[in-house]
Amino acid sequence: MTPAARVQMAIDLLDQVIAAARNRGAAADVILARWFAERRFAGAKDRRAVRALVYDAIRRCGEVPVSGRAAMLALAQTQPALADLFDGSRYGPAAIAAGEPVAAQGVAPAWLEAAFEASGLDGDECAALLDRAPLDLRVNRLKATPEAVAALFDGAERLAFAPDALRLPEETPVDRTEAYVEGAFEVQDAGSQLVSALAGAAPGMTVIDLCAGGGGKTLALAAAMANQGRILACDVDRPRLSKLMPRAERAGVSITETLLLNPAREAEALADWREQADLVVVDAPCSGTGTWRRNPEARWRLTPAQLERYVDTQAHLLDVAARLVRPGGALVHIVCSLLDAEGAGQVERFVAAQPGWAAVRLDAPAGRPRGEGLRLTPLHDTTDGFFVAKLVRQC
Ligand SMILES: C[S@@+](CC[C@H](N)C(=O)[O-])C[C@H]1O[C@@H](n2cnc3c(N)ncnc32)[C@H](O)[C@@H]1O
Repeated sequence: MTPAARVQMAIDLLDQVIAAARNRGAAADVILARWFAERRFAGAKDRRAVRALVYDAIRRCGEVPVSGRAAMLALAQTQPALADLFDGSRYGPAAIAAGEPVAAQGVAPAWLEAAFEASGLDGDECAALLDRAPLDLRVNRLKATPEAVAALFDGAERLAFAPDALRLPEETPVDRTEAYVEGAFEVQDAGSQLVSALAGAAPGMTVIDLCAGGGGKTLALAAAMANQGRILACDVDRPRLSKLMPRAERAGVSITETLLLNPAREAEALADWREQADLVVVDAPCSGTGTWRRNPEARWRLTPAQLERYVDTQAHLLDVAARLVRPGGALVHIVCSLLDAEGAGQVERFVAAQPGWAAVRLDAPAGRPRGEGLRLTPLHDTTDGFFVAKLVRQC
């Protein structure tokens, strides 16, 4: 493909991404994967170049652009060589016409920028939410050591704040290695590893992972427990939860069982677990503002009403979780969001409403205190954005 044809392909893809953002359709990475599967003529180099153009244009536009072309023109404003490719050549984009729409550049929709500011994030912190995410692995201590896994990959770096983490050069093909198939490591952001470690799971504990999804944190908790004790992994999403047990098997984790929950009837399904857990982890459904590095178009999808629904669900799940904790046990609230409404504010509400609970100070090698918890940000910590707080039931 010519460079100009790549630009036109990126514009066509952006049109689909924009339509999906408006209609709650597929995520950008799914749209791209489908698109390339149907267009085998695009070689690996073309795909990489088109993907980079699409994501750079998405990152450039804070509000949903009117069209893919308007988004690409916004990117071209910062890259003269890209503007030159609007040359009207065969398969390339038409020449730029005077006065045609160009998407506004920005970090996020205005209402979200205001919410970040109110949550104590300055412009540099917000801009870093759109950086490219590094590739992090969590070495599975049940099967391997960081030294042994690091020796498998050129350029693997250890991270001081996450002892089981390795940071690899972008696009290292990790999942085709024998070590991956044998469960020596998982792909997991170092921030996600750190918040899992801060939960304080230890061998012999009874742990409930209330929002386990596909088990990313469940497996980290199991490794911290040296595969001793018991973990009940719950979720309301059957397809996600069904991935957990095969992953656990690959990782050599045998202490996990799963429970599919019915939304709003979680307490009923968990009646036998009331006051049984040493630790309940609520890795709650959230707006995901801390993970925009991976899916920057998510900021075009979020609405104030959706954010409110997340906040309500989180409050509900914290109340469900509290009933599962034994006296002296702990509840850990995690969100991959940097909005106070989902993090510090949520914990403040919980502590005010639940007598007998107190937040404990988290001594962590990264992050900064926020309210009663700790916050990790891409700018400060080079991780995805997270809020984590640990609450202890005193009586
Ligand atoms: C942030 S994700 C969890 C990610 C997972 N813990 C991991 O580390 O890979 C939040 C999860 O909460 C689940 N969820 C949403 N509503 C729920 C509910 N009412 N009860 C339990 N889980 C719920 C979602 O299906 C989603 O898998």
